[in-house]
Parts: sequence; structure tokens; C-alpha cells
Amino acid sequence: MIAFNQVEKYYGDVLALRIPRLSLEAGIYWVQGANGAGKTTCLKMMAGLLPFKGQVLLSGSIDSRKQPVAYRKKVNYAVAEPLYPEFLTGRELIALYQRTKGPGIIDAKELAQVLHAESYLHTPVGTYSSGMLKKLSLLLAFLGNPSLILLDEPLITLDAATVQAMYSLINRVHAQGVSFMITTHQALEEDGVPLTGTLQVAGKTMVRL
Ligand SMILES: Nc1ncnc2c1ncn2[C@@H]1O[C@H](COP(=O)(O)OP(=O)(O)OP(=O)(O)O)[C@@H](O)[C@H]1O
Repeated sequence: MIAFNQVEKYYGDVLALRIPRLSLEAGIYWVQGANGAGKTTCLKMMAGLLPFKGQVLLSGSIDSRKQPVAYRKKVNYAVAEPLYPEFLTGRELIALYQRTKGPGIIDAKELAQVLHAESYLHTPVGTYSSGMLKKLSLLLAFLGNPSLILLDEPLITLDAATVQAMYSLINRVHAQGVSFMITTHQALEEDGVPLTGTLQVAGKTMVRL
């Protein structure tokens, strides 16, 4: 599904993360690591949002640096703490993402229903609570036809019912062939998310456990 080859991320002169050589088959991966270990750095690199040295290859042929548009169409990303222009409504953001990502595996209206977000998407983002904002960011991460969805702390600020809805959604989309990399402090497997593997970020290096 995704392969890393001699990946290194520096902030200035300081090495933040190294992934020497790692090849992951399709599945659901839990990315673990202490605060400041490099989990967000890893997801941002994989989302094509940070420059780095080395190679990230999706589906054996799509190089994140050489084919950035094709790559970003197939990799979706939900940040830990979403921020959007306050004057835009949720619906406007959904329309924008739909235009860039193309036809979806799940309809946006259904996603809004599943994530209990439909009642407020017509209002500007600036009026949302942190949980409402989080639900919108997760909805956006499921739009289009991705091969891989990166979720950075997807469960923070969600109410209990929406956490269960997220678990169901992950399972449902995974059954359609989509892979996930998820950072969270929840025990995913105990909560019904079948893990393919665990990735550990420690000592500025990411390895598969
Ligand atoms: N823009 C930046 N400039 C310089 N250093 C940065 C920058 N962003 C992150 N870092 C550093 O890179 C390291 C990894 O940070 P990162 O945010 O990836 O950690 P994390 O594992 O996601 O942490 P947390 O669990 O606290 O969210 C930290 O030492 C951090 O200080």
C-alpha cells in the first residue's frame, strides 16, 4: 500500500524523523509515540504537506514528490486540531473538497448524517464548537476516493456516540479497500477497530512493532 525509502525530515538543521525502509501492506495502522516523538510530522509528510528527503511511494507507483497531484488525490488527511477560514460554512468546505477530490465512496450527505453533523453545516465555521469542527474535519477526510486516510487524534473532543460512529465508519470504509494510519491514545483494537499493525515513533525513528 505504502513504502518509505530512506525518509528523513529536518526542521532547519534538526532531524525530527527518520524512516529508513518500511513497506506496509493495505490495512489499519496505529501510530504510537510519546508527545513530541514525531507522529504529526510523519502524517504531514505522508499527506504531502511537508518537504522531506527520501521517497514515499503509494500503491507501488505513485511517488508523493514526483506525482504530487495524483498522490494527494489518493491520500486524505484529518489534522489533530482543525482550523478553517471562519467565514466559510461547512457546506462550502465540503463542496470545495468534493471538487478537488472527485466522486466519493460515500456521499457527503450520508457522512454528515453518520457523524451527527447535518444540523449545523449550513452555518459559518467560526460559530462551531471544537467537537463540531472536529466532526467537519473528519467528514472532509472521508470525501473522494482515497486509498489511504491519515487521522491525527481523530477521537479528541468527540462525544461518545460520535466515537462509536467513527469506529463503524473506519470499519465500513476499510472493507471497501481503504487503508488507515491513526494516531490516538485510545486502545483502538479493544474498541472494535481491527489493527493490521502498530507503528512506533521513538528516538526520531519510525518502525513497525
Ligand atoms: N514547525 C516546526 N519547526 C521546528 N520543530 C518542529 C516543528 N514542528 C514540530 N517540530 C518538532 O518536531 C518534533 C516532533 O513533533 P510532532 O508534532 O511531530 O510530534 P508528535 O509525536 O505529533 O507530538 P504530540 O503527541 O505532542 O502531538 C518535536 O520535537 C517538535 O518540537
